[in-house]
Formats: sequence, structure tokens, C-alpha cells
Amino acid sequence: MTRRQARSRTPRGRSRVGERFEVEVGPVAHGGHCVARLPERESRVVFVRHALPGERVVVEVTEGTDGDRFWRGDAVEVLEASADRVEAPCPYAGPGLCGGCDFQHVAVPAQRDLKTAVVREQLVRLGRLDADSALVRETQVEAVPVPGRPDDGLRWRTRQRYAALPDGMPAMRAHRSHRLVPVDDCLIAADGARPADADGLLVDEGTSQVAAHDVLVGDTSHAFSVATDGFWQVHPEAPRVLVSTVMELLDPQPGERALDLYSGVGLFARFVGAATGARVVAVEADRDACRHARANLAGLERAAVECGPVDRVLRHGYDEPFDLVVLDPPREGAKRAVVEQVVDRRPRAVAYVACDPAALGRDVAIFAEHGYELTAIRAFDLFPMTHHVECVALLTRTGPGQA
Ligand SMILES: C[S@@+](CC[C@H](N)C(=O)[O-])C[C@H]1O[C@@H](n2cnc3c(N)ncnc32)[C@H](O)[C@@H]1O
Repeated sequence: MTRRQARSRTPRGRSRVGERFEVEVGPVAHGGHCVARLPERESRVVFVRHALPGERVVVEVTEGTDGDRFWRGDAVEVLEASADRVEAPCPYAGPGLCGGCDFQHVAVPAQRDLKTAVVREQLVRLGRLDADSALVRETQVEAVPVPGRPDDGLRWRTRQRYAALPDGMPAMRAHRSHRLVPVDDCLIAADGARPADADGLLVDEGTSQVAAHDVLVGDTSHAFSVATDGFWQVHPEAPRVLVSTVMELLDPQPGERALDLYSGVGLFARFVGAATGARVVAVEADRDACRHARANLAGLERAAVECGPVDRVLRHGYDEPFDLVVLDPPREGAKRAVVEQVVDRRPRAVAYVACDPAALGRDVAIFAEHGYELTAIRAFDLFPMTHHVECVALLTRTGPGQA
């Protein structure tokens, strides 16, 4: 079995890959693994996949040399199992197999508890919030059931990419590796996103170039067009849940001006702009998404779509006050330059939609320097069986800040 060593760096010292150690598994950490400390002689931290806190397991090192501060490994034998451990429903989940899911071996409610622990930890460690604050203690990752399905964490992914083996059979990649693992049916893929439904090569996005989605929030419904290979939330309930949470937290009022940053095809701008009836500017870097956003926002008289990187667009324009901001950046977060441009517009509230709680934590700390406090947060299990989690945070202007 070939495994890729930690990305693009020269190995420092003798490789320890393949060695096995008996360990007691510690807490979950961000990234789909738990922390364990190797026995005294090694005195080293190892991030263990396929384990659960409190278990005793045999861990096999998958990445690590004598010179590394920490190693990675897989639990290849469970000596004392957690009560939360279940048989993985997917036959392709497990050490050395498909790398798509992290938590197939964990009961679905317990997966949410692991993610809750991670979200809270990031808010405290990176967001510098008080671990004892009600906001942190009450943050809990919420289930988002797929209509008509049991709460089993399966068949939710409406878009799924498969790789193709030389014989044309569908495959997925192993964890942190380019190695392909044949997967004839991914159990988290929704019925319409299975290889059998794919057209031609095994990239299942349906057959047309443009997909249409209706999003119903309360009694308001809007239709969205999106390129089949463009960004659209993959959980079928995500657009509704995220829009309704953003609307509830922001509470947009008639006449309030809004920015929708990293807008995609204008999902949030459409709902916010309809509620305010005022100026709404969507900023998005992808040209195709901008084209769709213009069509999707055509019914809003005072909407504009600006195509370009958020940082650059805000550095060179829209130098005016906005009351509301929706911020939905990619995984790396908004980062300092964008956060500072946002606070310069003095919005009363920012709804931050985050697919990485670590990036959210870092950005929350920057907002705090500028007098914006995290006043509410919801977290949703929109990616069952994986370590991923989606948060919606409300940042409210409460002080002058240091700037
Ligand atoms: C998480 S998606 C959110 C899209 C949209 N808010 C939605 O929910 O459908 C992030 C979006 O940011 C866009 N993007 C990534 N980097 C960007 C940048 N530097 N400036 C503007 N848009 C960017 C991507 O093309 C993608 O559409």
C-alpha cells in the first residue's frame, strides 16, 4: 500500500510508518481524528483516525519520522471500544480505505457531539472566547434531517465526484493520498448522485449545464440557476437552513443596505434584498457564478453584482456604509484584510457562514479587535459521517474596537 507522506516537505529522520503502538485515545481534534500520546519512550502526539475518545486501540503510524513533532496514524485494532462505536455502514470506510468519511464508525448523534466539542474548542482557542460563557457552553451541533429519510447520516450528498479507475469503474481517494479505492456506491451520495445515475464519465452533476433550485424559506420561495459544476450547497436542506438562520440572526429591516460577500449565485442576497427592498451588493470571484447571480437577482431593482475577489473589490470601491453583511468565505476564511474592510463599512451586524470552525475562530478574534462581538452562533450537521460542520455566527457592533 502506498501512502503519501506529509505534503511537499523533506522527511526529517527515519520513517516510522507502519510501526504499531498501543494507546489510550484522548479528545477529538479538528480534522476528523483524536489525539493520543504515545507511550513514554516516544513521548509524542499522534493524531489517530478511526478511533473515539476514551478507547484503547492499536495505532499504526501512517505518517511520521523521528524528526516530526507529531505523527498521524490509524486505529487498526480496538482493544476497548467506546459505547459510541458502531459498525461502519459503508464497506469502504476504515484504515487504508476510502478517505471521504471520518466518522462512519461513530453513532450519528455522537458524531454531532464530537463536532460540538471541536466547534467550542476553536471558539475558545482561536476565537478567544471564554470557555465558561453561555455562548460557548450552549453551542451544540444540530441535526438537519433529509426529508423522508431516517437520521442515519446517509444519502444526503446531492453532488458527488467520483474518480475513474483505468477500467472505467468508479473510485474515491484514500485519506491524504492519490491512491484510488474502488467504490461502486458511496453511501452518503443522494440517490440522484450515484454512479449509476451519472452521465458518461463518473462526475455526477446530472446531465445539463445549468441546474435550477427552488429555495423555500417560511412562505417566501425564490428560484436560483447555477452551473452544474458551480458552487451550490450539497446537503439538500442546506440552502433553506442557512438562509433562514441568516435571516433570523440578521433580522433585516426595510431600507437597510446589505453586502453579500462570497455570494455564489446570490442565495443570501436574494432573500436579504427582498426583505429590505434596498441596495444589496453581491461580490463573487467566479465569472459563471456572477452571471447566474445577475439572473437570480434580476427581480431586485437595487441589486448589483460585482465580479472579483472580495479583498480587491472592497479595497477599490463600495466605500460607503452598509447596515448588514453576509460573509460566506471558502474554507480558509475571510482573513484580516477582508474583515478590516468589512468593519470599515460600520455594519450593525454581520452574519458569518463558516464551513471551517478554525477559520471562523481566527476571524472572530479579528472582529473583536474592531469592536464586533460574537453574539449568537448556530452549528449544523450538514455533512454527516465527515468531520465537517457548518456554522452561522452573528457578529454585532458593540464597541469602538482598537482600530
Ligand atoms: C462557500 S461558497 C458560498 C457561496 C454562496 N454564499 C452560497 O451559499 O451559495 C464561497 C464562494 O466564494 C467564492 N470565492 C472564493 N474566493 C473568493 C474571493 N477571494 N473573492 C470572491 N469570491 C470568492 C467561491 O467562488 C464560492 O462561490
